[in-house]
Amino acid sequence: MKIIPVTCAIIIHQGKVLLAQRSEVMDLPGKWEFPGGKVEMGEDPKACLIREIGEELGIQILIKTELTPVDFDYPTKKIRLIPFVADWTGGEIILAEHAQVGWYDQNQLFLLDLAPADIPIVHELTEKWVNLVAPNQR
Ligand SMILES: Nc1nc2c([nH]c(=O)n2[C@@H]2O[C@H](COP(=O)(O)OP(=O)(O)OP(=O)(O)O)[C@@H](O)[C@H]2O)c(=O)[nH]1
Repeated sequence: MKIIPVTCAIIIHQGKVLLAQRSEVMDLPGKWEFPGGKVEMGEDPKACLIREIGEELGIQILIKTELTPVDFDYPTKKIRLIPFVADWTGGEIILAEHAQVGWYDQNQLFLLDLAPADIPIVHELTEKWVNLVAPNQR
């Protein structure tokens, strides 16, 4: 089965990260994820993510760094989830697809019912929290 590349954004603001809950009209309804989406043919992954965040949340982001991609086999598809850490640089959040979003700190992330492909990313994020998120608290 072909691997579908999917980008996702770990958006940091005031020492917290944004997670989004997938709605009933999406795959994996009710699961929490980092917003993003599938990379189109020939598209640069960072350009994909900026486009998806604009479409899904209506905001602008500045991509800072990439975390480790995760390959995950769902029953009907294989994805490669490519995470980027980003700052929120403009716009107000208006949800186009998700049920809700929230800002979470380190010890709240694992209380969420995460999409399974996101679990290794949340582990890496919490390990690197002091370097990645804490400097953005001011
Ligand atoms: N965006 C995103 N998708 C994720 C994450 N984790 C995860 O397993 N996925 C899965 O990766 C796939 C990405 O699909 P998507 O629905 O976000 O992509 P898209 O906006 O391009 O959607 P479409 O073309 O199906 O309308 C889905 O199967 C989704 O369940 C995540 O953190 N963010």
